[in-house]
Amino acid sequence: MRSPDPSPPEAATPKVAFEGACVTIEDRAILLSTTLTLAERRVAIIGANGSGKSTFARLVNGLIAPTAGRVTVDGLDTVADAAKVRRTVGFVFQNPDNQIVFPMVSEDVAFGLKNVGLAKAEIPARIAAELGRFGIAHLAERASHSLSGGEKQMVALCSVLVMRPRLIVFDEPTTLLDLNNRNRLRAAIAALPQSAIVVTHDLDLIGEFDRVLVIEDGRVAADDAPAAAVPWYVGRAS
Ligand SMILES: Nc1ncnc2c1ncn2[C@@H]1O[C@H](COP(=O)(O)OP(=O)(O)OP(=O)(O)O)[C@@H](O)[C@H]1O
Repeated sequence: MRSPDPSPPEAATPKVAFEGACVTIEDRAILLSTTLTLAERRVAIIGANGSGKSTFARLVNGLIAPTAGRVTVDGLDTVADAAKVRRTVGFVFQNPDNQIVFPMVSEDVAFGLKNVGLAKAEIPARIAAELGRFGIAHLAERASHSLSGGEKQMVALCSVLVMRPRLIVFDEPTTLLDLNNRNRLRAAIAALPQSAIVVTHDLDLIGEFDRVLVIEDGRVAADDAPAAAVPWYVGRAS
């Protein structure tokens, strides 16, 4: 059986292209026509509640489809080539309860691996390595429902990382976490060899990022380095 391709630390950042992508729901424009290319290792999406950040993020791996225009990842259409795109782009939800579906942690982390045809014998080692990397190997045989919020968030992240996507989209990953777990997750994101697009209200998380998009009323209102985009956003909000 063929193993999924490993993602070496230097794996190239996939190129995400929005080509006139819009999302309109019930006659309301949620995301206005957006054309841009993302190819940086760390991209942040910030903006007010309801501005359209999650909608933007969900377009990247085809969780939602544009109602006009298209989004591609390395040239693959997120709708027509959805399965291939999801091999390249993992998605970590804000609330891990939306992501963790199996009663046992190890089953949850194993799920995707079984689907991509990793040899059964290789799965436990892959899971142990991934959980070990985040210091949570001891949770492998725990019931998922018994985990704390922070533990669940780390397990949800491991379930995505174990698939070795080249790009990970995080939707407000630190919102539900206490200070300790927030710091752990910040460190985990900073250390990831993969590329990341992070939707967040946590402006401290993104100071070292390569690029920040500020979404305002369904459009990209600013697109710059953190040193310029963050003060611009803070100025708009105050
Ligand atoms: N399926 C849907 N049906 C109707 N309205 C929707 C749907 N999905 C999103 N919206 C609306 O689109 C707008 C943008 O939502 P989105 O979740 O993208 O915002 P956000 O910037 O991520 O917000 P937050 O910071 O509060 O999470 C909101 O007003 C939301 O209510």
